[in-house]
Amino acid sequence: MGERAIAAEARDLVKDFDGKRAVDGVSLTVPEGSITGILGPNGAGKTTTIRMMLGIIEPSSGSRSLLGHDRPLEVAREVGYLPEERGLYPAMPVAEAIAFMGALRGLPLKEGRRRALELLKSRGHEDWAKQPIRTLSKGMAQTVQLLGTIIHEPRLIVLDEPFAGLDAINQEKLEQLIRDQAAAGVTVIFSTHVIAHAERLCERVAIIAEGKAVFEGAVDEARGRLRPIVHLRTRADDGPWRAALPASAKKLGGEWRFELPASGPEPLLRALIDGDAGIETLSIERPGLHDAFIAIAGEAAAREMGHVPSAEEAA
Ligand SMILES: Nc1ncnc2c1ncn2[C@@H]1O[C@H](COP(=O)(O)OP(=O)(O)OP(=O)(O)O)[C@@H](O)[C@H]1O
Repeated sequence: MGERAIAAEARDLVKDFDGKRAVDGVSLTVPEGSITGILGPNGAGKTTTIRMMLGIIEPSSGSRSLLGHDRPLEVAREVGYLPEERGLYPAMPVAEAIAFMGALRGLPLKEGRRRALELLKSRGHEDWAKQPIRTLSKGMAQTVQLLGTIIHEPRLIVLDEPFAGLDAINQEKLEQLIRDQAAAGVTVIFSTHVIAHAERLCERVAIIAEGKAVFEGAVDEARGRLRPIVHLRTRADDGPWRAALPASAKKLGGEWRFELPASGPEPLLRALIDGDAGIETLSIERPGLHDAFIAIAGEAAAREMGHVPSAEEAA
């Protein structure tokens, strides 16, 4: 990772609850200004890992550092945290609730109120400012809580399942907020069981399954663990070119699908052309994080994350 400063680091974090191991040796490196995802199915240990990193609970063993401190609570004012359980005072007006969350992290209330109005205005929500929390929809309340998470302009924000409960439009807005924060130099860590969010946003991911980090590193590296996939349609059904396809090639709905052989695309193309396969369509695709996740974390974890194999995959 060269010269890049590290904003957060976990080393071999372990947490036992009443003799049951919830987190079993998770390590994580979060470069400053990066967006890092913690991926895993429900109950994998994401929340427990986050709580240990923030210093909300103590690890059974292992260590962590946050913004250069071994005692994370010392830097609490520079951290924004959106917990999984979201709670706001129902009677509080929106702008007041946002300012209040900032005050908990050391921001003077007056400045918090000013910033809250500004933040709401910049998002076209100035009409929310005086509304009591109880009159908001769930998605609106979550947006308010998010604004409260960044109101004190933290250097690091940690969001536990921030996309859960948001509709597609608000999920997109949240993705943009996360990108804007990172572009401004803020480090972002978020947990999710939806791979697509991590794929679109993250530079690095930790994949957690049953308390263990089965992968930790760059998204590109996770994807790079799998070979590209070839999709091919030919006019000829058979011919000498078939020998160039790997034994594992499958024909699904008239289309061949197989991993690109280690020899690369050129010998394959030559065999198809010389063998008069009659190429109708041909694409070579890099696997997505989703496929990498299945390969790394296994089918069981993928199923728990709500992935239902398509008929083609199941074939
Ligand atoms: N305070 C606690 N006491 C006992 N067990 C706990 C406690 N907190 C978490 N666990 C257990 O630890 C395991 C990991 O839970 P954790 O909440 O960290 O998972 P998660 O990946 O965040 O999943 P989810 O998204 O469902 O919250 C679960 O089996 C959970 O029941």
